[in-house]
Amino acid sequence: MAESIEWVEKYRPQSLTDIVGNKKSVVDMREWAQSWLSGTPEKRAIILHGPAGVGKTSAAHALARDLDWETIELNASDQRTAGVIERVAGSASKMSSLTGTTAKRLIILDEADNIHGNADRGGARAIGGIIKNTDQPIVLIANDLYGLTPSVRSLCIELKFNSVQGRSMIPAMKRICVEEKIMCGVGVLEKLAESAGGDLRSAIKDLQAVATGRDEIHIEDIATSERDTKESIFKVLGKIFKSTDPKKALEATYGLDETPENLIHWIDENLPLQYGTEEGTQEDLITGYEYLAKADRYLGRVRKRQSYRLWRYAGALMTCGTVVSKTHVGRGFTKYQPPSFWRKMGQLRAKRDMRDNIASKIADHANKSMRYSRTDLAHLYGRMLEENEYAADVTFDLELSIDEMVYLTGKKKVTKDIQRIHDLAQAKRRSLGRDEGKAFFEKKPKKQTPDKKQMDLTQIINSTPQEDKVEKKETENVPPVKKSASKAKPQKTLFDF
Ligand SMILES: Nc1ncnc2c1ncn2[C@@H]1O[C@H](COP(=O)(O)OP(=O)(O)OP(=O)(O)O)[C@@H](O)[C@H]1O
Repeated sequence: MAESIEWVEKYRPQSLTDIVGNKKSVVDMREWAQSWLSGTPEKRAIILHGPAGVGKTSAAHALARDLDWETIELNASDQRTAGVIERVAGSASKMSSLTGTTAKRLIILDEADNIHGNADRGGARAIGGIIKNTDQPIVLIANDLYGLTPSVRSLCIELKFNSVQGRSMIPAMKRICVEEKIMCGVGVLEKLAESAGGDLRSAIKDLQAVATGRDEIHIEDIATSERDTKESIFKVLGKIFKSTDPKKALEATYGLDETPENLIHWIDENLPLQYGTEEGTQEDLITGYEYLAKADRYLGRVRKRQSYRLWRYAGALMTCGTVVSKTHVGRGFTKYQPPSFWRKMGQLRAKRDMRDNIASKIADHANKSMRYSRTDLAHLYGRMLEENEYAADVTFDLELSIDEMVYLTGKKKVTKDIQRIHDLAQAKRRSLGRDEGKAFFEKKPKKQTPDKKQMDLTQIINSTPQEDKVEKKETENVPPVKKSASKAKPQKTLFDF
């Protein structure tokens, strides 16, 4: 019978030999680690990148375990400002290991592509500095390779972890079933592997979910449990909106895999769809929202005091409150919607990520701070993309994707001009025999005399309004560049939202 400990943790690979799939990257990891045993390798860090749940974090820890290395991990939940990264990883990268001078200490930076959020505080920049000087091996883990700054990438060996193939997942799941004494019917593991879409963590989680409370699993169990999870929230909403019994509605939420924080968004989104469509139900709608407001106050207290016991009051207010606020029960069919709030948050997050990505590229290109690049330089680069003379070079130098070009120019969609410029940059990349990821790093070193076009670009950048004092300090060591006579007027930047 299944127990409550998470199988993904219980069966986390202990050695690199336990990692399923991605053999080439695993071999390369091992070789890189070996090179540390005979001195300091040219590339002191590796980036393990690829989709979620394919074994990147496990591989990093397994490598350390295989070699008897200590690990120091900084993950996304830690405050990863430049100061913290330097303090934790920086000092670790210099200190001799606690267990003796020869053993290494593996520094693992999880979700390294998410350090952009902290980029203004120099997180990404600090990593570059640490990698250059470290005498301890560093592993960066990222879902999106391009979420790392080009300068950091140029210092690392990039190792891709691909989705795990279904047929490779099956033996791993079989081993778990044997350990857990679960009998599996024909096609069960194949079906779980297939629906996991290459994410072995999901497959194992699904296996545990379906095996909970069973000694045997059959293919019908999977079909039912799939339907259960998909239907549950809609079923519960039906009970809340259609039933007149508050107790039943509340009980229905107990089996739901949603927190009250999420449930309130579902009710909020669908309350007007349900009560607003019926004649004379406006009062119901108002009373319903009054209950939701009360529930929300409790959720606020939970957040503030971290007192999760209050969830039960919030849950009761939002479900029972919605039930008792209706004066008559609607009969018709209502198509419930997922909360639009989530969609908007997702869009906003994507927009912010893109903004930070672009700002990071500009910061590297212009050798300026992230903040200055975002607030003052971005619109200039956007304008350069509209100047035939510079557009293709800027696109090439910054490795801009077509979406980033659309964003930077403030256009709503890909125009013919954007497409043409993007194609020109690609052609230049091909003619120089560079793949996309390498173009930027192979630029001329900064001290060389810039060519005419580079001079022009730098002049335009330096003709922007003065940076504030902090920014100036950061760029004190940058060689002075002649100011252009025509000063660009300050204007609202594309990034001001
Ligand atoms: N290739 C694999 N070999 C063996 N087990 C794996 C593999 N991939 C995932 N798993 C299982 O899934 C769990 C999660 O894997 P892991 O945290 O290493 O994934 P990840 O690629 O780092 O994901 P994320 O990007 O979300 O952090 C592991 O504890 C293990 O049980």
